[in-house]
Amino acid sequence: MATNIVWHKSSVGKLHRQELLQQKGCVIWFTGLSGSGKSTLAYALCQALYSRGKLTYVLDGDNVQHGLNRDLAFKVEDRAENIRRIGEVAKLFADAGIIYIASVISPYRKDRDACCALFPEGDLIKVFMDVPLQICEARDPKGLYNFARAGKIKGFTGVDDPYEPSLNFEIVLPEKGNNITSPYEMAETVISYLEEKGYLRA
Ligand SMILES: Nc1ncnc2c1ncn2[C@@H]1O[C@H](COP(=O)(O)OS(=O)(=O)O)[C@@H](OP(=O)(O)O)[C@H]1O
Ligand SMILES: Nc1ncnc2c1ncn2[C@@H]1O[C@H](COP(=O)(O)OP(=O)(O)O)[C@@H](O)[C@H]1O
Repeated sequence: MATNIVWHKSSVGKLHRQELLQQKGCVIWFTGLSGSGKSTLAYALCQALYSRGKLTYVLDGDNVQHGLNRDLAFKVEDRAENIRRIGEVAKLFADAGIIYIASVISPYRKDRDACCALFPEGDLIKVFMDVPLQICEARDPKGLYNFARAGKIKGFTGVDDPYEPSLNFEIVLPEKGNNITSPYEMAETVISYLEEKGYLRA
């Protein structure tokens, strides 16, 4: 643990940056099984917000495993550290005034809750991709469920490692009661939420 550390304050703060960008820094956190459509929706949202002149940054679980988190695997404690680091990075981006879009399985409730606790109330918006395991498994674009069922990957989420849903997701997609399942339309649902909560203006 580092000691004798003093926070250095800047004369240009989050409010100044938000004024410049005409938006509020926040985090959209897509969580759900592998194959549930997190990445597809994350990039559809990024594109839709870009078209509206809003600055976002997508951080995909798969991508951070190539750099920042390449020392981590999928043991319980590694996933906890993966999520903790992504949460801390999210905090920096949100402080920069950016709409940060995380796309990570983040299967354990405790780890997601710990990330939420890093932010002022409401600034981390958890979006649960509520897609049944059978559908994710049928999609299996990377063949990972196949490997997991064959015992070639141990501790695969949904197969032999749990996904723990929460009761307090801000958004659940696809929404019950309508037929909106395309990534582009679901991105609009998220944008409506951001508009309603005031994140798309300074
Ligand atoms: N054991 C195991 N369980 C789940 N997923 C696995 C595993 N091994 C590799 N993969 C691939 O890694 C991607 C998940 O990375 P995440 O950072 O989202 O995982 S986690 O939040 O730390 O659980 C995940 O990507 P997505 O399919 O995009 O979700 C998988 O491709
Ligand atoms: N809304 C959707 N409807 C149907 N198929 C989808 C949808 N979103 C993604 N897919 C498909 O499902 C597979 C997994 O999507 P992906 O975004 O990689 O999921 P995740 O990031 O959760 O692993 C891909 O083949 C993708 O084309």
